[in-house]
Amino acid sequence: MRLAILGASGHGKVVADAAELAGWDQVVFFDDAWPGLKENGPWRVLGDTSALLADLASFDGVVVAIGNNRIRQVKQQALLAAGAQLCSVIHPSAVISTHATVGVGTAVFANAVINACASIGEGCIVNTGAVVEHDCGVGDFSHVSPNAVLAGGVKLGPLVWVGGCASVRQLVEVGGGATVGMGAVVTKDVPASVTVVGNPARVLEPLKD
Ligand SMILES: CC(=O)SCCNC(=O)CCNC(=O)[C@H](O)C(C)(C)COP(=O)(O)OP(=O)(O)OC[C@H]1O[C@@H](n2cnc3c(N)ncnc32)[C@H](O)[C@@H]1OP(=O)(O)O
Repeated sequence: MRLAILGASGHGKVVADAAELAGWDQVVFFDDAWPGLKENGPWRVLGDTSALLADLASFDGVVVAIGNNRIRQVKQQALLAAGAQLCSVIHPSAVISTHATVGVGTAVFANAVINACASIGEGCIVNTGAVVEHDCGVGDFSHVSPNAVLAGGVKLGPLVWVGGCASVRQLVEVGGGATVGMGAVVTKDVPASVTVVGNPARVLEPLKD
């Protein structure tokens, strides 16, 4: 079983590692930094995005491993339009309720927990040790960073980034494209496209000229 990963980054290494542990026996990368970049740790980089698009038929699965939510979305949608066999990568130690759903192209890393009736969208990252509690909804192309906790019934819009070790109170809604800073404690709904930090989390105002 051959897996192609688009995005030869540090995040890509963790996707590759999880994929091997999950049973993929051949894992290779593609990245637009090729031919300058030919290796990503122990894994080979075979070409750029166009090389992958030209060779889709020789892979049993393809996944995008790019941390930036918007770029991951653009690349995944381009691969889908080209007929790629998109797949998810789930680390064997992740605990996912049989009553939860995980969308295509999503990566779930070691010790993550996704509890009953949670719904994870397409192209998401549920990073190492993250907890997505019961009845949560995680929008497409969102990222729940290491050790972040979404309490029961939290809803994230699309393209949300929840930083490492952040916590979100039960039933809170985070608007699309918002960022929750590392360590934030989110107690109220967060509007779309803003960044919040701190405990309790407040909007980080953009710098004025
Ligand atoms: C495996 C992995 O590595 S997964 C990735 C995990 N990484 C993360 O979770 C990082 C999440 N990102 C953050 O927390 C970032 O700091 C952000 C997005 C909140 C802000 O980034 P930027 O917009 O670049 O803001 P910047 O770094 O300029 O900081 C602006 C101000 O906010 C403060 N600030 C930044 N982040 C935080 C935070 N998480 N909590 C509290 N204050 C913060 C800064 O100290 C600074 O304050 P000052 O103006 O008084 O000096």
